[in-house]
Amino acid sequence: MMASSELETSEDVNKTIKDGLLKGLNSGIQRQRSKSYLQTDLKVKCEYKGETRAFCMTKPVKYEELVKKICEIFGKQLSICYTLRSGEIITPVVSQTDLDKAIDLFDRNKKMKSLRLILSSEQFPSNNNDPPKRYSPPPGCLPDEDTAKICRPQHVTPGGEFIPEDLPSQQESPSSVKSSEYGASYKGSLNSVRTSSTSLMHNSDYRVLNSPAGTFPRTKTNNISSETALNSANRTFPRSKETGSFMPSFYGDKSNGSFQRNQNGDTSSSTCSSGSGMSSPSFNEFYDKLYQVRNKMNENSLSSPQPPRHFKKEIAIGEGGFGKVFKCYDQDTGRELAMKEVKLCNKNKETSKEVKALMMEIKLLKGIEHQRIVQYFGCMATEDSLCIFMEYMAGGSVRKEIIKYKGLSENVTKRYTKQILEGLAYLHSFVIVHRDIKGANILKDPSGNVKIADFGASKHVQVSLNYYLKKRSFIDVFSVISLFFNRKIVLSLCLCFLERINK
Ligand SMILES: Nc1ncnc2c1ncn2[C@@H]1O[C@H](COP(=O)(O)OP(=O)(O)OP(=O)(O)O)[C@@H](O)[C@H]1O
Repeated sequence: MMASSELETSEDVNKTIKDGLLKGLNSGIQRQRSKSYLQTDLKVKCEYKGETRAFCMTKPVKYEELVKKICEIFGKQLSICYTLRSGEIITPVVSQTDLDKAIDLFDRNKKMKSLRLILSSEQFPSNNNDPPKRYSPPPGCLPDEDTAKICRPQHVTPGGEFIPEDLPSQQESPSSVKSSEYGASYKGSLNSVRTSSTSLMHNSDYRVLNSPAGTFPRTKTNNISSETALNSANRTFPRSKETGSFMPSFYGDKSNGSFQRNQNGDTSSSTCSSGSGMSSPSFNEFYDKLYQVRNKMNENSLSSPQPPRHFKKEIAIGEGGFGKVFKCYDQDTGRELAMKEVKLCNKNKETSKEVKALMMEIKLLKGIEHQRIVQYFGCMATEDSLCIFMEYMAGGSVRKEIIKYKGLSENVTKRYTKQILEGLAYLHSFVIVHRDIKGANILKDPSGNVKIADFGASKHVQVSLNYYLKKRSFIDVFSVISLFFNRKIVLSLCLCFLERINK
């Protein structure tokens, strides 16, 4: 009797728990569904000059009402842009049609809880057929001020609801919203909007790394982009997916930096650590440095060695994931070079753009000159391939050496490690993260000194940041962080020499 009542009780309890769980689950599902189909209230978040306000509007939302509401809150008429939470501007909203499209995009993006609008005092063309001009400066020029866009100070002012910067637990993948359905995406075109709302931050004392909110780096990355990045990370050159990001959309011109090259070819800057230290520069300092190094690289590349005009291709000296490396002979100067030939399989318009961007990037990398870095001489595009010229390293790769001699002695390992670290420190002083340190990319000269090669995988961190801002790739974010903390590089180096131990 006793046992039976106990059983009843525990069954009841189980049933109650089960019902409760089911109820909770159902209401959760319904809440999720209700967002796109049933919800009549639309939560709107507006950002203007670093202030974020939220309010609710009843669907269907009228464009005039939205404009009026914004005017009431911010005290003046402002231009409106629909944006993702990642900060990517999707489209300007200048009419009822635009607003409907924005709301439709928002409704489809299950992860967004509110319609995010960026406001600006600048006027957009009101005609949809006349969108703002695309902003697509060539690679090689410098970032403009809107690069500070991820730093957002917050102010509490009357009117609207103060929204603290939320830590993105989930992030809207740009791919989850098909902006292309509505024609061009204006993501790069409205820099001014961002600039106006962020130039303030650029000048402010806001320090990202010191911020308790920790807005940088502040995200868990979305799976799709990190997966893509990880896959592409297996190969080092060229990365067709990422190459687009060699085209920085926020570059502008900036003043000369204070870099000085010493006799060894090293650079030093008063603003940031050279990468060999563990100090963490603030975000603003970091960007200042980027402007400086980009400028410096531009300058250096003008005086650096040129690619050969007449050359003879000789034997293949190696093969990587993207093509063969040949020894070649410069018939004008008599020097020997290495030439990496990357086959371009389908040369469509997109590929050509990427190739051009890569060529620009390599041209810029010519400006990197150091005794521990394999020198780039430039590149040349042919009908079906891209030829990259670089210093010929007669000793081959450390990987080959390890295989051939079944390991390295401790002394040699120490010397190589020291030399690689010198090279890395130099790269870091140019805010470049190599990202693919391995035996095959450490090349030897005939006297047994090593140099770091293959910058196909490396990129300027500013490009990485651009990528971070647009796609939040795991790899790139990691690269940026590693520049602050110098961990990944050291890890790669350790792994590189683990090869030695394994042999
Ligand atoms: N400048 C050079 N001088 C001499 N040999 C070189 C030079 N560059 C590359 N090699 C040789 O060619 C091989 C292939 O180089 P490559 O950069 O194409 O491929 P990888 O780095 O091994 O692979 P991946 O680029 O796919 O990561 C190297 O391992 C090295 O032996």
